[in-house]
Amino acid sequence: MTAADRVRALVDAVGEVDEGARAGAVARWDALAKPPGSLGRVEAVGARLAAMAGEEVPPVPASPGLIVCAADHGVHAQGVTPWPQAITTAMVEVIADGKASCSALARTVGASVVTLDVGCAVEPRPREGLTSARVAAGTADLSVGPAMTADEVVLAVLAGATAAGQMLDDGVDLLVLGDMGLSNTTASAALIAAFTGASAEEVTGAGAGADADTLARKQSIVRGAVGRLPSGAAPLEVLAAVGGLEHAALVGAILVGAGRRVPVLLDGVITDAAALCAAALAPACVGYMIAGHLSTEPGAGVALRHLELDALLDLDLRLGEGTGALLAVPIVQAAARALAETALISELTPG
Ligand SMILES: O=C(O)c1ccc[n+]([C@@H]2O[C@H](COP(=O)([O-])O)[C@@H](O)[C@H]2O)c1
Ligand SMILES: Cc1cc2nc[nH]c2cc1C
Repeated sequence: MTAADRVRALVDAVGEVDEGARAGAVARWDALAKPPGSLGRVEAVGARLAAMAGEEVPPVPASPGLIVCAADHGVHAQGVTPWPQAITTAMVEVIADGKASCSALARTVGASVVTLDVGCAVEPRPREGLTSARVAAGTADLSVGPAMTADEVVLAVLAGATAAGQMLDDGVDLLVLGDMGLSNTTASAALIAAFTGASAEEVTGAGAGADADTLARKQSIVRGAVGRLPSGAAPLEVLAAVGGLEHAALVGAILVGAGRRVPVLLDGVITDAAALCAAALAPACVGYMIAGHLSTEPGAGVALRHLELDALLDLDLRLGEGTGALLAVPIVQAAARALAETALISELTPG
């Protein structure tokens, strides 16, 4: 099987969620010892978990696992971020060592962490907690030509798929997505514009601290790159033209989670951009996505509206690393637990 065939198999493995199980869960929520609808959107999360699992009372996710997909971007050379590119590798090492913000949040919610280097410009030093699946030393500059070759995209998708598959084999039952990569809010904005049809202005934000001049430069780069896309470009062609290696790895992770009927928790604008690509490849995989939070990056809201996903949290986060998704883990777990463990209204013995 060629690498491209293996990606096709990942896409083909994604099945529709079970609408019957969802309807059963909705009916069960209404029969529990509480006023109907009183757990608000938590009830919708529970019903969606039922649809994903194909069971009216879905299992409570007990083993969340975070995969942080990391890579660098050639467009960094255009001055789209105030941060040096070397910070990507430095942060990858910090995440693998358990000393990043996401590490603290992962410990808070009991999530395991895998840090996946699919293409940092400078190779991180080997350490426990770091998986090396380097496809290239960063992408090419998307402002002057395609960021990746077709082969690179496929290899990065498979790298994310393999890492996520390993996590699921190890017992992870809630796949939490995160990213690390300086300049990746530019690539994310371009992906979101390409997949939703929104303008560069609507989807481009300040990222990790762009000033007004830098933001204007980012917008113009996004406009130009999206404008050069051939009309009717296939999802993987769009990804190759304007995306990043970490976006591609995230697409692979999403396809594997959805293909194995495991809930996939999205984080900020980078994972939202990858989610659009995964949805373009396999529309049914949206049924397995849960939007952990709404990033302050404007493209995040545009992407989630396109996917018709409601973010669970809105805390003004704009960090990445999976931090917003991790914070949403207890809500997902609570939704399944309340659905399973609350008494029925018919069991009440008033007076
Ligand atoms: O998750 C988000 O929505 C988010 C929003 C702004 C910035 N980030 C993080 O900041 C880095 C990209 O920012 P920038 O300005 O270099 O494109 C990258 O490492 C992301 O994880 C992440
Ligand atoms: C320090 C730093 C940490 C990050 N974590 C995710 N993106 C980041 C960007 C920067 C700059």
